[in-house]
Amino acid sequence: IWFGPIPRVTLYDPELIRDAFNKINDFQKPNANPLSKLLVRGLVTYDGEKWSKHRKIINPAFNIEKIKIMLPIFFISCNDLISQWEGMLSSDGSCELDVWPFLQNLVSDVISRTSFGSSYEEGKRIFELQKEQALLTTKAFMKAYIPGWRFLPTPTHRRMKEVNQDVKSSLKEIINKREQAMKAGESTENDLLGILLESNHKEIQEHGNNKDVGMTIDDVIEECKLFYFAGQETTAVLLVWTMVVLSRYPDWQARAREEVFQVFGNQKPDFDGMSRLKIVTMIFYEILRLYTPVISLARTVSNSVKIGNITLPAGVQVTLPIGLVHHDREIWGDDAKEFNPERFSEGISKATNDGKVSFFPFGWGPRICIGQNFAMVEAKMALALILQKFSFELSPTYTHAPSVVVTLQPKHGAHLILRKLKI
Ligand code: HEM
Repeated sequence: IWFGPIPRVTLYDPELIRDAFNKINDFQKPNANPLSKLLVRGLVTYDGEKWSKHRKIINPAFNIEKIKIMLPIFFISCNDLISQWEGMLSSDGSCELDVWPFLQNLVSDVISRTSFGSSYEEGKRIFELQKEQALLTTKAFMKAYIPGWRFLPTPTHRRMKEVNQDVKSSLKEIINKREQAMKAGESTENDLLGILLESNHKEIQEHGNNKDVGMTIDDVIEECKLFYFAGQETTAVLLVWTMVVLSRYPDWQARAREEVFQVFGNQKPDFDGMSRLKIVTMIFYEILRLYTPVISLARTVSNSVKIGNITLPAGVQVTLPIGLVHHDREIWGDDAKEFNPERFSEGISKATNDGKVSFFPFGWGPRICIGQNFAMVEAKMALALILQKFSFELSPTYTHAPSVVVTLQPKHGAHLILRKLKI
């Protein structure tokens, strides 16, 4: 609860939104409550200068060539999920289950393996701790605001500090080990941490070993923590809403499956085939429009700026309501609230008629999501494998209740009936 006067502006006009994304780079004032510092800092929370310095160093980790190299890792995690589901089938080849926790686990598995390579088991433990930290932070924030409360050693606050220490020291250990291996001339692994550390060293060397240029170990720790928060729930919710909606629209499920079999047959999905999945891509775009994982973004104006004809003074908080714009009838037409992937059949700019910034599930401009290609390839791998093995429909126990817990999640899970395909 905030009692102070923060001037806020919400922009709905796509032209103004584009202007704002291009001109206001500072994130919502970070760490208004110091408890949130224990949860996550890193790229997504930094203002101007620090952000651009880090973004440059992290960029190579998300280069499409690197994602290509990570494809076998995506396959291992997705294949594990398929095997688990196959193991749950009853004798008639079907099973009823809540797919939501499985998809969350899948994405967390992918992010642990791609972030930490051989230290994946330890990485997974760290990410479990971060999950707990997120719950503790939500619990702490739900309390009415009492000045000074956050400094009291309540059980929640004590546990948050413990978790923070554990996460930091475990990550430090992984990073130190990796740095020593790099110094000893061992080949760095092609995981996000290895690529990030290499890119950091290159940056420091290019500036005559000036340590002020690159990232510190603490910075690297924060970025590793961020990969989990930025990449986990977002991709899991994209997958869960896709499965729910394709259960409701069996014709689209069948079209997607047909395409997957046309491109890959019964074989393991490969990188080149991924870019030929047109129907699957249209479906993902439509899900990202209707069930936007991050429903709104915020920016803080640090220096007075002109957006369209409006002058915004320093200190104003600007809200960019992604979800509302995605559902606007004036932009998307009378069927704005309906599932119609056909609108993306000629790409994103044609779908919005005007090429304006009216579809931006990953944000827009210089701060656009660094992991968007990573997420799309991961989601395609998961959906392709699921469609090759199962058909699915809603269980009678399914209750539709999208609710925002940072991302747009299914409040009561996603209870589906899976049937093994007879091929
Ligand atoms: C469907 C999946 C995803 C969605 C919808 C999504 C959405 C977003 C959005 C809306 C932003 C904020 C952009 C802005 O402030 O303008 C963002 C930033 C970011 N995302 Fe994603 N994201 C997804 C997946 C991922 C994945 C898989 C990763 C990493 C593994 C990732 C890493 C990041 C990072 C590091 C940032 C901060 C970028 C910066 O400030 O420069 N995201 N994402």
